[in-house]
Amino acid sequence: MTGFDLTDLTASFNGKRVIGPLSLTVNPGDKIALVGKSGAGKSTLIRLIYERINRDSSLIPQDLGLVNALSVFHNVFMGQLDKHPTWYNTLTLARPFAKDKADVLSLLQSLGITEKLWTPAASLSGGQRQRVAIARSLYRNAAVLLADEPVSALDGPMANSVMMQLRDRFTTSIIALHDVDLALNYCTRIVGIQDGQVALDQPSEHLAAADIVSLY
Ligand SMILES: Nc1ncnc2c1ncn2[C@@H]1O[C@H](COP(=O)(O)OP(=O)(O)OP(=O)(O)O)[C@@H](O)[C@H]1O
Repeated sequence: MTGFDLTDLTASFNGKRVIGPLSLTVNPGDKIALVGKSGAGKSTLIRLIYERINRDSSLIPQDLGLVNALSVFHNVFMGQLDKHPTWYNTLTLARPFAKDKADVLSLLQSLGITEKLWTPAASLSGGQRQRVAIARSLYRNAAVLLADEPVSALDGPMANSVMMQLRDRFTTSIIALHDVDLALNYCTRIVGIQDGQVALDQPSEHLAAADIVSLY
């Protein structure tokens, strides 16, 4: 499933509607950037979409969802927990298999953190933690990526490198992004969220940064 129809998505907190009703058709191959000011509803929308498509996607939530007590290897390995039997996962906790180590290491290499393979997530910097969550999503290898500000803690060159990897590795993606230039450079479609509704939905090639500013 790389394309899907999202219909009548709604979310409320304390009786106040913050999303929708909102409908969005996601076509196979779409690389969607969700943009909009802080509080517009982007994270809530990513969560609603994840609830709809769940297992078929790789998720990078804003809080990253790492297990602090576990090593980088094990946090990345979690991307495929549901693809192995329980005995395999239990053994891996104590003594990882060589093939899995090699696969995780090669992902960490592309993200510049190979030396952290056995470091507990609790001891990582913010940017390193973000790269572990990115590696976990790549390791999961789903066709669809859902990501909430996945490069917010990375420097410019690393942010660009990661955006390129995400673009190339996932068939379809929906990424909440504050950085309008990254959105225009690495996504094919810009969906602007304002007060929980779609206020803009255009191919990136038809837009310039100035066209998106009105959402803020
Ligand atoms: N757990 C919650 N309880 C109450 N209100 C919430 C909760 N989560 C989000 N909200 C409210 O829902 C609205 C949308 O929040 P959301 O986090 O989706 O926005 P966002 O566009 O992702 O913002 P940001 O860019 O700052 O991450 C905001 O008004 C926020 O205050």
